[in-house]
Amino acid sequence: MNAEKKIEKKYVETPLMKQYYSIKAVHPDAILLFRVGDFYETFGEDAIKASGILGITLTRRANGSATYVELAGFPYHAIDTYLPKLVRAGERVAICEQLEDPKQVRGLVKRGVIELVTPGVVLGDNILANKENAFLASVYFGRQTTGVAFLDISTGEFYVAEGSESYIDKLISNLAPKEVIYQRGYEDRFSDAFGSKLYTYRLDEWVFSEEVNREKLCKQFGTRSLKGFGVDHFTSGLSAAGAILYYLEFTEHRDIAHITSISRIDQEDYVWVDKFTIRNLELFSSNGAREKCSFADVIDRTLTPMGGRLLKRWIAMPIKDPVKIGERLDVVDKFVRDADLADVVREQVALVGDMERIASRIAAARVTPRELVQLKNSLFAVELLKAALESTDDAQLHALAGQIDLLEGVRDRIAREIYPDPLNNQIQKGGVIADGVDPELDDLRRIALHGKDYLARIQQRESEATGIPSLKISYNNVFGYYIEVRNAHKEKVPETWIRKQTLANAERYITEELKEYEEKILGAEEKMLVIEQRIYADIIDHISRSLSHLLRDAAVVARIDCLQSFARLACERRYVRPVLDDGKLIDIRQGRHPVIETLLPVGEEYVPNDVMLDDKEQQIMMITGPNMSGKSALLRQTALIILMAQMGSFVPAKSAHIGVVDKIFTRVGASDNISQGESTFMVEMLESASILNNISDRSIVLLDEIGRGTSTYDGISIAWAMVEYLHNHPSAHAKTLFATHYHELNEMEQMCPRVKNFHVSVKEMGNQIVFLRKLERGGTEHSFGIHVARMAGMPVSVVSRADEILRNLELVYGNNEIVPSRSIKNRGKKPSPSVKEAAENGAPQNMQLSMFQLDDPVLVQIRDQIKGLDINSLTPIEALNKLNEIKKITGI
Ligand SMILES: Nc1ncnc2c1ncn2[C@@H]1O[C@H](COP(=O)(O)OP(=O)(O)OP(=O)(O)O)[C@@H](O)[C@H]1O
Repeated sequence: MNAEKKIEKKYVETPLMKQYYSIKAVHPDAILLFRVGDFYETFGEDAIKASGILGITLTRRANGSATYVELAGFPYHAIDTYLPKLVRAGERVAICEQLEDPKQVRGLVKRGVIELVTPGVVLGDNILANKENAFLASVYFGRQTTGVAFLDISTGEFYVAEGSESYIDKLISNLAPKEVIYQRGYEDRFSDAFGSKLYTYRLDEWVFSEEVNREKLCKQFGTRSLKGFGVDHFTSGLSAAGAILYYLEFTEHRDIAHITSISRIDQEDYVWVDKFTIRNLELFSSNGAREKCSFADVIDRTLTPMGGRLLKRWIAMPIKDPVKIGERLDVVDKFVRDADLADVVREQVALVGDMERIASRIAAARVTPRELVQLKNSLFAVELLKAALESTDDAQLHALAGQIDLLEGVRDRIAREIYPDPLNNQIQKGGVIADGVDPELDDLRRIALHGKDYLARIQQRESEATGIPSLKISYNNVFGYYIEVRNAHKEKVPETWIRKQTLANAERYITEELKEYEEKILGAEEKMLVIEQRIYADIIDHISRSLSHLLRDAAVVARIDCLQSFARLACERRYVRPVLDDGKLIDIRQGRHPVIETLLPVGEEYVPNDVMLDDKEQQIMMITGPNMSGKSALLRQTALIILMAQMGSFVPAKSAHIGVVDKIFTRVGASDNISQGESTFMVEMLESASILNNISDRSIVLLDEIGRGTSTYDGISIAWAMVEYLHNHPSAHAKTLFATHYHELNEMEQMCPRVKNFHVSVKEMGNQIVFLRKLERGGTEHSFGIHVARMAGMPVSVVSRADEILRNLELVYGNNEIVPSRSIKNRGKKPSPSVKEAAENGAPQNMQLSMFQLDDPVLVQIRDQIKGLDINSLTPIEALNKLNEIKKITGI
C-alpha cells in the first residue's frame, strides 16, 4: 500500500498527473475519463475497471524502474460506444474535458468535469432505452413518514409521494428507478425496507433539508409556493424531491428548464401492485431478457416512445376510480367501433417523435438539427391529430384535443429556418440553417459555393497551361489548398509553384493564387459557422420558452397512443369491454390468459374458463387439479383481466364484470430472494404474511400452492389456517383464488360457507392423462403427479417404484391421501389412522412415528414407559412391538 502511495506521489509530480489527481479527488467513486488530446484516458483502479468492462488494453506506464501506473484509454470519438457500456455496468462516469483550446495555450491545458453520468442521471440517447423511463429516485426517512421522489431527467417527469416504507417499496417496484439516492447513515434501514438489489448512492443529511428544498423547488418551477402542484403538505416527500435537484447540480446537470412541474402520487388512486405481483404475473421482462414475452411485451401496440413509457406506468399502476377507468374505456371503445378514425389517429401518432426527450435535450442545449426537424414534423402530425379528434362528436376526444397546443410559432420557425434535411447533424459543422434566413450567411455561402467553381476553373486552367492532365487541387489541414502532380509530370511544373510535400509517386505544391483564395474562403467558412450557431442558439432559446406546452402535448399524445394501443389489441384478439363498478362482484365469463393464448402452438386453442367471486356466496375458490392442468394459468389470467380492466383496456373474455379492486396480491411458486439469505419457504411465508396483514374487502388474493415449500403436514396446516383467516376475517372478505395439491383442503367447503371447491378437469386414458383444462365445480381426489413424472421422461424404474410406494401408502390409509394431521381434520371428519391402525394395516418401512399426531395413544404410552428413546425413527410396527414387550416385562 505504502509503495503504491509512493508511486502515485511520483506521478503527482508531473503537471498532467497532478491535475489528474486533483480532479479525481473530487470524484473518487466515479471512473474519470480524462481527456488528453484525442483520447480519453483512465488511470490506476479506474483503468483496471474500464479495461475489464470495455475490453480495452490495459498498459502500465513506467516511471523509472520501480514505479508505474495502470493506464487504459480510447479515442474521444468512441465515447458514444464506450460510455453506455460503463453506465450499463453500473459505473458512475465523470467526463473530464479540456476546457481550453490546446493550440491557444502554452503549457498545461485547463481541464474540468463537464458531466457526471450515473445510472439514474442519463441524457444520452445511446444509453436510454426508447420505451423505458430512466428514473432517479430519492428516498428520505423522515420523522413521521418516509418520502420519495422520482425524476426522469430525460423526459422531465417528476413525482413525489410519502407514506409507509412498504408503500414506498411498492412505488419503487412500480417505477423501477435506475438509481436511488438516500441519507448517509441509513444503510441498514434502507436495505431492510427495499432490499439490496437497487443501485444506490448516499448523500449527507443536510442535502435533504425540507426548508431549503422547498425553496429550491419553487425556484426551479418559478413559483412562490408548491400549493399549485398540490404537494405543499408533503414534508418528507419534498425533502426527497429537493435532494434530486441537488444531485443534478452535483452531477453537473444544470440545464433543466424542462422540469417544469411536480405531480404527487396518491396511494388511494392506484391499485396496489407490489414487486411480488409484478414478478408473479410476469408483467415486465427482466433486463436483458432475450425473449420478449412478458405481459407488457405482448400487449404493447403503442407507436411512440412516450406511449410505450406511459403504458408501462399504466400496467404497474392501474387505477381504482370507475369513472376515470370509464373515461379511458370510452375512448378505446370509440376507436374500436370507428375503424376509420382509429386509422387516421394511428397514422398521425406514428409520425410523432419522442417529444419528451427532445424537450430535455432542448433544455440542455444538446438537441441536434435532425431532432429539431423531427420536432417540427411531430408538431405537424399533432395538428392533424387534433383535427381528427375534433372532427368526432365524442366529448372525451374533444377534451383531449382541447389540451393540444399547436405551437405554430415553434413549428413554423423550425420549418423556415432549418433545412428539412440538414447536411450535418451537428451544428458545429454547419449546413443546418436554411437559405434566406440571414442575408450575410447567404452572401458567404455564395462565395463558398462559387469558390468551388473557382477552384475547378483554376484546376482546368493550370492543367491546360502546364499540359499535366492529372493535376488535381485538394485541401488538407497542414498546408491548406495544394496542387498535386504525379511524378511522371514533375518536370512540367512551373517554377513559381512552391513544393510542400513529396509522396511516393506524386509531389504537392502551393501557389500564391491558392493561398489568397484560401484566406478568403476559409474566412467565409468560419464566419458561416459562427452565424449558423448563433441562429441555432436563438431557435433553441425560442423553443425553450414553450417547453411546458411541448411537454403537455407530449403527454396527450402518449395518452392517445396508449388508448389506440388498447383498441388495436382488442380488435386483433377479440377482447371485450369490461363493466366496472363499485360493487363487490367479479364475474368473468370465458376468460383467457392474454399471454399464454398468444404462445400456444398453431392449432391449439386456449380453453376459456369462468371465474365468479363475491363477498357473500363465493369468496374463496379452492382449485385443485393435477400438475400441469392449468391452475396457475387460471389464477394469473384472473388477476391480469382485473388489472387490464382497471388500466382501461378491453379484456380477453366473453364478458367481464369487475367490482373495482384495491390490491392485487399474489403468492406463486419459488422466489429468487434465496440469494439474499432467505430460504424458499421463508420467502413464501414472508410474502404470505404480508398479504394477510394487508388485505381489505376489495382485495383480490391469488395463492398458488401455499405450503409447498415445507413438509406435507406443516404445509396443509398453514394453508388451511390461511384460508380460515381469509374466510373468517371480520372486516375483510378478500376475494381469493386458492390453487392447491392438498385435496384435504376440499373439506373446508363444509365448514366455511364462502369457500367453494373447483377442479381443473382431466381425462384418464390408460396410463396417460389428457388435460381438458376446464374448470368444474367440486374437488378432486387424484394428483396424477406420477403420470406427469412419466410424461416428463423420468426413468421407468423410478416411476414404477413411485407407483408401488403410492399403492402401499393408499393401502395403509385406506384412501388416497396421507394426512394424519388430525388437528385439522378432526372437526367432524373421518380421523386419519392411528399408529395402531397403521401397524395393523402393514405400514411400509419408510413410515415413521414422526408422521403421527403427538397425542396418539401408542406414542403417549411409549413415551411414558421408555424415557430417552428416540421414538421418531421407529416404524408403527416396531413401536407396537416395543410397547407389547414393555407391557410384558412390566406387567402393566
Ligand atoms: N386454459 C388453457 N388452455 C390451453 N392451455 C393451457 C390452459 N391453461 C394452461 N395451459 C397450458 O398448460 C401449461 C401448464 O399450466 P399451469 O402451469 O397453469 O398448470 P398447473 O396446474 O399450475 O401446474 P402445476 O401444478 O404443476 O404448477 C401452461 O403453460 C399452458 O401452456
